[in-house]
Amino acid sequence: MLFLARMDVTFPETMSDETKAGFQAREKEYSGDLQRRGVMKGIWRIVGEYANHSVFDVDSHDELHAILSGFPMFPYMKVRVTPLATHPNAIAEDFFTTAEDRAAL
Ligand SMILES: O=C(O)C[C@H]1C=CC(=O)O1
Repeated sequence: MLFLARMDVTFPETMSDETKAGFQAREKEYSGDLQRRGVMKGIWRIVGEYANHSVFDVDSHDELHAILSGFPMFPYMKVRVTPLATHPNAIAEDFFTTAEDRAAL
């Protein structure tokens, strides 16, 4: 099951740069692991915002919730999820990176 997630990040104004950097480093590790395993099919920065669009391939809503709530920055994120179905006019089976490409990352 494919889902599009939009994640908006808002850190408290009082949070130090060092603490933010720690969150960002842990986030990168968590996100990279999901991408290498093919659970997270891709992530894109939304231009001009501290937000992203990501695509997840999971077996259930519960799995997606566990993944999203496991992001280190989850307490500082607003997440909106859109379920994706196959479009009848789609001509490409999968425009995302292959498992081979991901394994090399
Ligand atoms: O920088 C972001 O968009 C926040 C964050 C959420 C997932 C991820 O890999 O980074």
